[in-house]
Amino acid sequence: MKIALVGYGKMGKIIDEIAQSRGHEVVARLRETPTIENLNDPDVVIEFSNPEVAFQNIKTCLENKIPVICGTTGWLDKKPEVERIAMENGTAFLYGSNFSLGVNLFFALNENLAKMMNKFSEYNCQLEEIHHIHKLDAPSGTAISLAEGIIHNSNFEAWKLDETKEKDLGIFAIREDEVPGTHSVFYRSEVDEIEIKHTAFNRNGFALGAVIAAEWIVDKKGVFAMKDVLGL
Ligand SMILES: NC(=O)C1=CN([C@@H]2O[C@H](COP(=O)(O)OP(=O)(O)OC[C@H]3O[C@@H](n4cnc5c(N)ncnc54)[C@H](OP(=O)(O)O)[C@@H]3O)[C@@H](O)[C@H]2O)C=CC1
Ligand SMILES: O=C(O)C1=N[C@H](C(=O)O)C[C@H](O)C1
Repeated sequence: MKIALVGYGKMGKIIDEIAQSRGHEVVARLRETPTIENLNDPDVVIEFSNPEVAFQNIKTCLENKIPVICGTTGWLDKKPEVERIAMENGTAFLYGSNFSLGVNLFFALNENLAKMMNKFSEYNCQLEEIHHIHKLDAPSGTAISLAEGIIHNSNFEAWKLDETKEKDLGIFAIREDEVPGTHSVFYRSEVDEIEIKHTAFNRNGFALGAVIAAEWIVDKKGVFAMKDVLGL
């Protein structure tokens, strides 16, 4: 499979190594806006850039009928538009706030726990995420996915950064050294606390998941999520 990497920073470089180790050809490594010329005729694009440029990058690829796997976080207000463009152009799009297998299992665990805890008003819930100091967006995309899983299964109506207030579920975002990504969900009562936590030791799990998603999507049309790839 021919893969174009749009965004070639911390993630792009690891994805490059993993893609090649799985027998794929990396035909473009871009740190600039993609064009039909510099993409170099890929079967699929893997996009890990930054929140400012992701929408335009994805749009260009989809309008040229190239399937896109996107891991960039912090641009999600435009996701419905991207999904429309993918459908109109008869191609495929998959966004994952987190491509690691462990976090996708954690998402399922979180939803099940939220359903159960919603029956017990003794417990209040909040989320915490810890990332490296270079991260541009807060809260993390993963924390937003976790919050959506809780909101869908509880009486919370929305999430709020750095504060839990009435019907708003608090997400506390901490920036520390070079931490690759830690997410915790806490249920706290007056007498005890339940915590579920995922700790990424490095970025390899994110990168491998993105390559597996690219292998999965290449002959498909439509809008997908990582749970489709993993059969969750
Ligand atoms: N979904 C997931 O599993 C994960 C998602 N992420 C997310 O992925 C994104 C990238 O993370 P990371 O690799 O750590 O970030 P980096 O800052 O290390 O890399 C970003 C890259 O994008 C490049 N870039 C800048 N402008 C453009 C443009 N217009 N088009 C294409 N590329 C451009 C930068 O180039 P230059 O250096 O020259 O500016 C750089 O190579 C972030 O949003 C992060 O939150 C991260 C890890 C896992
Ligand atoms: O920016 C990062 O590094 C990460 N971003 C993703 C997010 O925002 O959730 C995934 C992972 O936590 C690392």
